[in-house]
Amino acid sequence: MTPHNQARPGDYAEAVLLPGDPLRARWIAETFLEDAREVNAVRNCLGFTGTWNGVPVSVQATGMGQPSTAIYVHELITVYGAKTLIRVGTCGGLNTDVKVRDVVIGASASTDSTIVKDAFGNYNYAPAADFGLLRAADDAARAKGKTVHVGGILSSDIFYHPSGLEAYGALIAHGVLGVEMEAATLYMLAARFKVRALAICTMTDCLITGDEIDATARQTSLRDMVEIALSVATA
Ligand SMILES: O=P(O)(O)O[C@H]1O[C@H](CO)[C@@H](O)[C@H]1O
Ligand SMILES: O=c1cc[nH]c(=O)[nH]1
Repeated sequence: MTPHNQARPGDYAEAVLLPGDPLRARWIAETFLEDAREVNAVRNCLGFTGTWNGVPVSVQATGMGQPSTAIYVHELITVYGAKTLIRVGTCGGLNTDVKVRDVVIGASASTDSTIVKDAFGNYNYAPAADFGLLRAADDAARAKGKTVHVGGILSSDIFYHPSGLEAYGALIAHGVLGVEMEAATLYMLAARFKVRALAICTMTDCLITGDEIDATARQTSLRDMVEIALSVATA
């Protein structure tokens, strides 16, 4: 047990999917997992463990942002023995080639977060995905016929940036595909503790065109991403 998690050692599988939203964690458990049981409800940051195609897998909400994510990821690895952590999130689009409902896989995650910056002194650390998971997720997405984009994403601490789209100008110019709020810290912690991590996101709102998925279509649009993540996590 930890201050944020009531689960006992052994309650989580080695493979854990990480949505930001606790209700998405419940939806994933109820929709995709067999014999799913709730293992954490502290702060309503829900966690579940079950099986997918006979292989144990867990899903744990991270909440929004890197400070919250850092707590759950640190504890999942150091207390509960997680070895493969796959974020299943939403992101805003920063590239007009990326359409709403497309899957974006973060090969790397730039960030404004002091959690990452402060850990490396003078260096600009480059948080990166596990290559094996990245390649497997790209293969799985293409096999499903899903439009997938692999490249750099931004993990920002700011959702409502006072400068709007202008804030991302240099990143857009350097090919960053989308913005979310968790992957960079996930990648850094995975590297620190020598486990595997990947962030798969569904683009829900394009910051350039204003296109977006409406609230009701949001959940069903996430099915492909979750199936890709489950197939990679349990391989
Ligand atoms: O849909 P999730 O996984 O929460 O991810 C995105 O949505 C939240 C912001 O609305 C942030 O957590 C961001 O990363
Ligand atoms: O962090 C996020 C997630 C979805 N859409 C955004 O614009 N930002």
